[in-house]
Amino acid sequence: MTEPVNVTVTGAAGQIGYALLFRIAAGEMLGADVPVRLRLLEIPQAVGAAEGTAMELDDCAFPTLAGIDIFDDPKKAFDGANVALLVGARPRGPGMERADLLEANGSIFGPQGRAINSGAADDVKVLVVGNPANTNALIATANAPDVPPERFTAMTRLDHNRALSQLAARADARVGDVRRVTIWGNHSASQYPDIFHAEVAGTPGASLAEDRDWLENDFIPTVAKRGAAIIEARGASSAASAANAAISHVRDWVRGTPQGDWTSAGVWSLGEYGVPEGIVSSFPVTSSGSGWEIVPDLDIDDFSRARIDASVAELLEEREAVRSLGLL
Ligand SMILES: NC(=O)C1=CN([C@@H]2O[C@H](COP(=O)(O)OP(=O)(O)OC[C@H]3O[C@@H](n4cnc5c(N)ncnc54)[C@H](O)[C@@H]3O)[C@@H](O)[C@H]2O)C=CC1
Ligand SMILES: O=C([O-])CC(=O)C(=O)O
Repeated sequence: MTEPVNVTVTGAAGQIGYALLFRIAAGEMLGADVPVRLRLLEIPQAVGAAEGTAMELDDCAFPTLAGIDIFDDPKKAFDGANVALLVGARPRGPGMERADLLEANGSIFGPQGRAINSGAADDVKVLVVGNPANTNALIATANAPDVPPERFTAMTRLDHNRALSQLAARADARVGDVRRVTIWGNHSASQYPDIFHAEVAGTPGASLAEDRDWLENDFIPTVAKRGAAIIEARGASSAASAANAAISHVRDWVRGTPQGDWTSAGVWSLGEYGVPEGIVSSFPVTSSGSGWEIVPDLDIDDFSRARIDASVAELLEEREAVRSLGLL
C-alpha cells in the first residue's frame, strides 16, 4: 500500500481550516488515490475545537484519510511533514490593511520556520496563507536555512482566481476559457493583476486592456480590493474561496499545471523580471510536478512595469518593517 503523505495544517480550528480539511481528506488536493495523514496545529485554547473537527473528519469515513493527529507544539506538528499549509494567523477586520497584521502574525512564522527546518521531510513543500502572506513566507524561509527557499510559497491563487472570474464576466465568456492571467507582487491592495498576456476565448487580453478606464478603474481595483469587499459584505474574511485556492495551489504544484496555461504564486525571487532577490513575490508560474518555474521572457510594457514596481516596493518596505521588529 502507498505510504500516506503527511499534511500539516496550522490554524486547523479556524474558518479556512474548516473549509479546507474535509477537501484535503477527500483527496481533492493530492489525488483520490493518495492517502493523507493530517497533522493539525492549533494554539492550546483551540485544540478542543480542532478535536471536534477531527471527530467530524472521522465521521466522513474518507477512504483517503489515513489518520489525524492534533498538536499545540509546532515542532511536533511539522515532524515528517511533506506538505505544510500555514494558515493559522489572525485575519484582518474592517478598515485594516493586511500589512496591519505584520506585528501580530509575524512572530508566528519564525518558530514555525524553525520547526520545519528541524523536523519536516526532505521534500517538504510549504504554502503560507496567513496574512500578510508574502512577508510571513519570507520570515519562515529565513528561519529554515536548510530548506531550499523555493519550497516556501505564499498564496496569491485566490487573487488569480478572482481575476479569472472578473475577466470572464467582462468578456461574457466562461472561466474555463480564460488563460494566462498573472498576479504580480504582493497579496495586498498593491498587487497587479495583469491581463496583457491573457487570452479569453481566443481574444487577446491586450485588446480587452485597450479600454483603459475599465482596466484601471474597474478590473484592477476590483481584484485587488476583493478581500476587503468580502469582509465588508460577510463580516468575516474569505474562507471557502481561500481554502479552494490553497487546494488548487498545492494540487498544481505537485500534480502540474495544465498545458498552455500558467497560474500565479508568491515564490522566492532570484531577480526575475527585475524583482529584487530575497523576497517572496507573486509571478506567473508553471509546474510539471517537481517545482514551480517562473514563466520566462514575457514582454512587460511601461504600464505593467510601474505597477509591478509599486507592489514590489511595498514588499521591500514590509521586509524592512519585519527586520526592524527583529523577525528576520
Ligand atoms: N493569502 C490569502 O489569499 C488569504 C489569507 N487569509 C488569511 O488566513 C489567515 C487565517 O484566516 P481564518 O481561518 O479566516 O482565521 P480564523 O481566525 O478563523 O482562524 C485562524 C486560526 O489560527 C489559529 N492560530 C493562531 N495562531 C496560531 C499559531 N501560532 N499556530 C497555530 N494556529 C494558530 C487560531 O486559533 C484560529 O483557530 C488570516 O491571516 C487571513 O488573513 C485569508 C484569506 C485569503
Ligand atoms: O482580505 C483579507 O484580509 C483576506 C484575504 O487575504 C483575502 O480575502 O484575499
